[in-house]
Amino acid sequence: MDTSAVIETQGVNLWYGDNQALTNVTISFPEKTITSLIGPSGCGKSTLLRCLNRMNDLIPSCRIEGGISYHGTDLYGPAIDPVHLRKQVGMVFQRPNPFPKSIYDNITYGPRMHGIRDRKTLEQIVEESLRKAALWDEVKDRLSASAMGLSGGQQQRLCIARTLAVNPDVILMDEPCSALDPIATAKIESLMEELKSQYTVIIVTHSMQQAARVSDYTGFMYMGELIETGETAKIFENPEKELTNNYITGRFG
Ligand SMILES: Nc1ncnc2c1ncn2[C@@H]1O[C@H](COP(=O)(O)OP(=O)(O)OP(=O)(O)O)[C@@H](O)[C@H]1O
Repeated sequence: MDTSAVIETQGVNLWYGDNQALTNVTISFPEKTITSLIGPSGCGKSTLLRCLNRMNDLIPSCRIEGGISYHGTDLYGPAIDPVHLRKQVGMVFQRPNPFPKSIYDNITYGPRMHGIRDRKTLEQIVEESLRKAALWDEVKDRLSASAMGLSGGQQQRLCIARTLAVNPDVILMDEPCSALDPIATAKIESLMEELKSQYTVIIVTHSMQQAARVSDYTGFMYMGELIETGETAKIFENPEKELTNNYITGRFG
């Protein structure tokens, strides 16, 4: 077992009905690092990501075998409550999806669900989360305005702030920049860099440039298998497998 790993998978196989989407995936995600999952469309990146906070539990046809541990505890075992797990292993999606409510309510929704009612504490959480998500200065004077009035990039940072508000230790990001322009993308990327001092970040991205820019480790997936994983510089400069080399040099994808 890798002791620095927050989450580890061991020989994970996953099916949607009869269709196998993951085959024998073994990977570990070291604490306070950024890992990117890359690979061609349909190779299973999002499926793997969703295994890590049991989002796939919500898909009835989905069946999973193999081991996944979270801080050494079986993530699919009786000791784990999936609702509590999703607070600790938060998720940010491809399209910013704020609630049609105020900026303030978007941030306080999670903490309230988990029983925090004290106004002062909630205000503190709002400011802290927005600061960590590099959004505070842009919105501090309009916390009661609708989140829907923010730009796409601001909405995505709000969604990150909403994830941070419930005090996670892992943040999963499923193509978080694919709906954003280059400036908003650059902001999210520099935010990720800051987040990794406190959180373990795992990101699915279609952009190899993004993976190379932001991540410490990269996993390359192909047709449901993890072909190769390792330090990002090694994967991009000196991969061990020919398939990885063909992908990163643009020979397919
Ligand atoms: N909810 C689902 N029900 C049935 N099959 C699914 C479901 N989600 C994904 N799949 C299938 O599982 C396989 C892997 O899909 P997945 O979305 O994980 O790939 P991906 O690498 O994230 O793709 P993309 O880069 O296009 O988002 C695909 O064959 C896909 O059709």
